[in-house]
Amino acid sequence: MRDLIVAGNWKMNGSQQFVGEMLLALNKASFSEPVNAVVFPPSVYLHEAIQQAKAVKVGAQNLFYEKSGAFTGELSASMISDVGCEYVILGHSERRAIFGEDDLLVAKKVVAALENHITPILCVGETLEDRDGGKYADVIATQVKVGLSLLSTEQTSNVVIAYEPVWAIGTGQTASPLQAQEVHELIRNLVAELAGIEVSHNMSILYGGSVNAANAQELFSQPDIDGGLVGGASLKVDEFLAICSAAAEVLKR
Ligand SMILES: O=C[C@H](O)COP(=O)(O)O
Repeated sequence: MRDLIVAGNWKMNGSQQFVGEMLLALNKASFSEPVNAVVFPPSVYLHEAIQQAKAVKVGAQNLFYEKSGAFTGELSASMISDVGCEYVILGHSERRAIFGEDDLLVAKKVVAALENHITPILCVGETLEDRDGGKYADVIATQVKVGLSLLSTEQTSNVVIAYEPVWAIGTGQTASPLQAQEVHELIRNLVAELAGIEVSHNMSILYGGSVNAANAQELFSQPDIDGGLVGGASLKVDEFLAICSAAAEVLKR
């Protein structure tokens, strides 16, 4: 059975006080195995979040693929591994749209993460224009193919993919469970073509885009949706915990 992952991407939000309060509250909660709850604080708070986290794992929101050197403002994979990160979000649509990251750059980052034993969450997803123009399947296929293109089959087996339609991020307009399932199935079939059925069958594919406590269970009940990459709702502890419980409920059935 594939692990269900509930990943809370805090984006550029929070403070030392917020990190302390969130981790305190999360430490008091109980999470059903094998639901993996992971939080992604801004990088300046990674160390203290990792020191405080007991019940959840901690990941980074980005990395740069070079090992070290003159790359002002960047963090290497070995640095985020050194402080204890187990996951990293790569190719998020905000990185692609605001910071100009392309598929090949993202692919290099995926390699760097895996070489440092960090699980990359490779984000893919179409814009509203792509969807309305009927191009979404092609856009997503290219993002997946190039994003995984530098990996061996064994490396691919350690990747998590997150499908995040750009039009659903932070808008309150979630993809319907059927829309999401259609794309998740497409991604799983694509991974089967690239790396074989077994890798595809075992890969966790998360949905992201306005996930909340009210819609999580229906989304996670879809056969190819293995959890969520949650933005806004992960900043509210009760909401995040309710989403984790929704994942656990799906597992129980
Ligand atoms: O990384 C998370 C996604 O961008 C989703 O954000 P959202 O839940 O606020 O729509």
